[in-house]
Amino acid sequence: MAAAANIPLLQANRLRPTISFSSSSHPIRQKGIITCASSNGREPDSVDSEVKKVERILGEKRRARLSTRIASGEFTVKQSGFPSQLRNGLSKLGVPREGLDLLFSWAADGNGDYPKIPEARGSIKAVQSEAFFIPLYELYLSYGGIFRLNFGPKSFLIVSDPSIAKHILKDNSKAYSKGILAEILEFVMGKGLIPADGEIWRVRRRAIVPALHMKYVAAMINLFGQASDRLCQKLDAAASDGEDVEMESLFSRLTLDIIGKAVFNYEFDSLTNDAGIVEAVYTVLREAEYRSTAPIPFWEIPIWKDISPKQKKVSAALKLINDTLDNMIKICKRMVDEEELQFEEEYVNERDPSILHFLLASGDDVSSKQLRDDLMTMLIAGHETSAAVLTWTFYLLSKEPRVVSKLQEEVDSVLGDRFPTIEDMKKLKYATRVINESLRLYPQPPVLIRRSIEDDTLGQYPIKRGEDVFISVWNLHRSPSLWENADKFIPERWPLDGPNPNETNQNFSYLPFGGGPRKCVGDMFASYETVVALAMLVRRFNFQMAVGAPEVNMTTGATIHTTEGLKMTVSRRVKPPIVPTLGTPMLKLDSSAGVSDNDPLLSETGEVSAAHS
Ligand code: HEM
Repeated sequence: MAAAANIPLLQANRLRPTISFSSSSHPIRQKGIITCASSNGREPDSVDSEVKKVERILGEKRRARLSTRIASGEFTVKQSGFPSQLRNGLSKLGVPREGLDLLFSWAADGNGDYPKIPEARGSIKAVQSEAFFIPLYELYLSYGGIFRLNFGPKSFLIVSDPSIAKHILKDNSKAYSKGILAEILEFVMGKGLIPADGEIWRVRRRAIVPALHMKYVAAMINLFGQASDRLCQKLDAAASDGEDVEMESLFSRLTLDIIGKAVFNYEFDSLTNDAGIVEAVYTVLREAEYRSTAPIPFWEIPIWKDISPKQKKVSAALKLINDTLDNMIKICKRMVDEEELQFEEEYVNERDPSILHFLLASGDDVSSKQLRDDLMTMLIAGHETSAAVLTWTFYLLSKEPRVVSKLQEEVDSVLGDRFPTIEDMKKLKYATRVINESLRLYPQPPVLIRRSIEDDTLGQYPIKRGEDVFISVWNLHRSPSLWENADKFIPERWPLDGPNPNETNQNFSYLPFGGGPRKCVGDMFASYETVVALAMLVRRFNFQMAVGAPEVNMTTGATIHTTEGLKMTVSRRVKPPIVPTLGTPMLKLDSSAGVSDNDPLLSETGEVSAAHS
C-alpha cells in the first residue's frame, strides 16, 4: 500500500493550489541569492498583495465555518447503544465534555459499547486550504486529547494529551513503530535512524548517539560561528545595496552548510553555490515532502519512474548524493587508516571532527549502504529543522521589538565582537529562551507519527494493533489548558535561572525534540547551532519585514514552511560611540526601534512564569 494513500489529511494539504514542492520551481534555479525565492519554490513578488489579502480573509472565514461545523456535531460519528445516545443527548443540552467523561466512565465495562474514542469524520473540503495541523487544532478543541479521525475506510488517532503522548513515546514505546513515516521516507533514508524500527534502529542508535558527545558539540560551535559569519557577510552586502533578503532560503543554506561539514566533512558552500549537489539535495528534499502529500503514489508505478521527467530528475539527484556520500565514506576510511588512532570515549579528530569520522574510527561494523542511510538521515533531520526554527524565530522577532532589544543587550554584553565559544552557551540565557519559545510556537515537525504494533490502552481507551497515530505537538504546545497566553510569544515564560525546558521537566506538554528512546539525537547540537546563528545575526543587524512582503502563512512538509518566504529588510546596527564617563561603567548600546520596557506581560524582573512549570 502506498504510504501517501494512508494519509488523506496530508493529501488534503496537497490540493492547495499555492503549495508547490515540485522541483521545477525550486529557488536554486533562480539567480541572485540575496533576493532569491525561498526554499519552498515560490516567487514572492509575482502575487498581487490584494489577492493575498482576499485569500487571508477567505481563510479566516473558512476556519470560522469549520469551527461552527465541528460545534454543530457535523463531524461527530454517532455511537450506538443507550449510554452513547444518552451522552449525545446530554451533550446537546450543553453539559460540558469533562463532566460527560466523568459521568460515563462507569460505562467502561468492556462490553464493547463504551468507552469509545470520540470520533470525527474528516472532510477533505474542510481541511484542504490549511496546513493540515491547523484543522487538527480546531478538532482538538472540540473533541479533546484523543479522538479518531475517519476518512472513508481509513482512520487516524489524533493525540494531544501530554500523558497519552508520554505513554506512546516513552512508557510503552516498544508497542509503536514509525508506520507511515518509514514508508514515505524509505526511498531517501532507507533504514536510516529516523525511519528504522526494531533491531536495526537499536543497533544504529547505540552506534550514533556516542558520536554526538559534548566535546564534539563544543567543537561544532566554531563551525556554527564561521558559517553564520558567512551569512552575515551576505547580509552586509544586502544592507549596503539596499536589497531585501529572503531569510527562509538563506537559513536553509546556512544549516545545509553546517550539517554537511558536521556529519560527513563536506563543504556544500550553498550560501554561494547553487549548482550540482546543492540542487540535488533540494530536489530530494522536495520529493520527500511531495510524497507525503501526494494524492496518488505515481512514483510506485514502474514505468512512471522511467518516463516521468520529474522522477528521472529525482533518481539522478539521489544517485549524485549517494555517490558523493560513498566518496566521503571512502575518503574518511583512508584518513582513519592513516591515522595513529587512539580511540577513546569522547574521540574527536581535529582535522575532521565529523560524525562519520567518529563512526569509522570507533570501528563501527556496518555496511556502506547502512552508513550512507544514516548520513543521509542526519543530513535531512538536521537541516530543515534548524532552518525552520531560525525562520520562525526571526518572524516572531519581527513582531516583538521589545524581545529583540533584550536579546541584543544580552548578546552585546556576553559576546562583544567575538565569535561565540562553548562557555558562552551557558551565558546566552535569553537567546536560549527565545529559541525555546519559538520551538513551542512552531514545533518542527508539528506532528509525530507512530503506528501501534501491539494492542494497547490509550488513556481509558483500548486500541488495536495497526492504528496510525498522530501526536500533535502543535496542539500540545498551543493548548489553552496547558499554557497561559498559549498563542503569545513570551520568552520570559521560561525563567532565566530555571532549567532548560524539555519534555521531562514539562511533563510531555513541551516536546521540541520528541521524547523517550526515539528522542532527537541532535538536540544539543541544534540548540547551540540556532543560538549561535541568532546571536551573531542580531548582534550585527536589525531585521524588519520588508515593505510589501507577502503575508507569512504556513504550509507543511516535514517541517513548517512559509508559503511565500520570509522577506526582510536588513540594516546594520549602529552602536553609539563609547563616551567614557566617570562612574558609568555600562555601555549603552543601540537597540531596535519602538521598544517598550513597560510590557504588561513582564514582571519587574522581566519574567512571566509558565502556566504549568
Ligand atoms: C532544531 C532542530 C531540530 C529539531 C526541532 C529536531 C526535532 C526532532 C524530533 C521532534 C525528533 C523525534 C521524532 C519522532 O519521535 O518521531 C527528532 C529525531 C531525530 N533527530 Fe532531530 N531535530 C533537530 C535537529 C537535529 C539534528 C541537528 C540532528 C543530527 C545531527 C538530528 C537528528 C535526529 C535523528 C537521527 C532523529 C531520530 C532519532 C531516533 O529515531 O532514534 N536532529 N528530531
